[in-house]
Amino acid sequence: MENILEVEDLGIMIDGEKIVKDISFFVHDQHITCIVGESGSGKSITMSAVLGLLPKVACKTKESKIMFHGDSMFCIYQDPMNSLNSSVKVGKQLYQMAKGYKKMTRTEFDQQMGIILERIKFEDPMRTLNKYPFELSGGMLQRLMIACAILVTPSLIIADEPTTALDVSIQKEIMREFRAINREYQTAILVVTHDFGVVAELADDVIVMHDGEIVEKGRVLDLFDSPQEEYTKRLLKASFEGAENCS
Ligand SMILES: Nc1ncnc2c1ncn2[C@@H]1O[C@H](COP(=O)(O)OP(=O)(O)OP(=O)(O)O)[C@@H](O)[C@H]1O
Repeated sequence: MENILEVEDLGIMIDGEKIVKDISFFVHDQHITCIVGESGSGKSITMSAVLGLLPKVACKTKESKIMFHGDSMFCIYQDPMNSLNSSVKVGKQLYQMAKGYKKMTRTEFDQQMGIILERIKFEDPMRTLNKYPFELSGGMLQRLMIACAILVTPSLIIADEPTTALDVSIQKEIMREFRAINREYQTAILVVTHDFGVVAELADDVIVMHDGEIVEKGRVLDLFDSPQEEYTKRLLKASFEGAENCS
């Protein structure tokens, strides 16, 4: 099994403080890997480093190594509304995005997106592409981003809390679509989440982060069956006890 992404001794400094503490992990090609941890554990800033988009206040240590072995990465953010321009129609923005990956005319884009959107059950794809972001729900925008990911078929999709802002039924739909992309195109997907429910639904492999460090990593079934670290045991217990109490 090849690794599509290898991160070695990644250290991230903010204001003289090491926020991410020399972590190493890899993402298997064709697998869905989840990075899970509580708020502030350093998941998002780790992803920013992988994407080469660290905020100005942060810098990597010189020992940090990030090796990407694919052709392209496509990022899906938690809140697509904030990553899109509210005064430009979504079709135009997604076309600009897709053009960065694949040479195509707007007509070709519309045709291909039309097919994908129909497949993922959009009733009127062209009408949707003709709308402004604020005219669509968070779930619709997230599914449009997923459709765009299907269109550009990157080697790696990075999704930072892709379902957090959404209703439970839409969350399930989004997770189904991620799984379908992974199965159909063997695209590797790296998902950042605080939610062990998402990990249970999606992940082949899991990396648990706490306070800028990796506490535990491995195959998801092994980790759920026999977590080795107290921190992981606690998180798992809290997540699934909470879920049982809700049902
Ligand atoms: N732009 C920034 N400026 C200052 N500190 C930051 C910045 N981004 C992240 N941090 C700090 O880095 C640490 C890790 O943040 P990060 O957003 O990566 O955590 P997280 O695990 O993704 O949590 P969350 O789910 O709440 O986003 C936090 O202590 C945070 O305050």
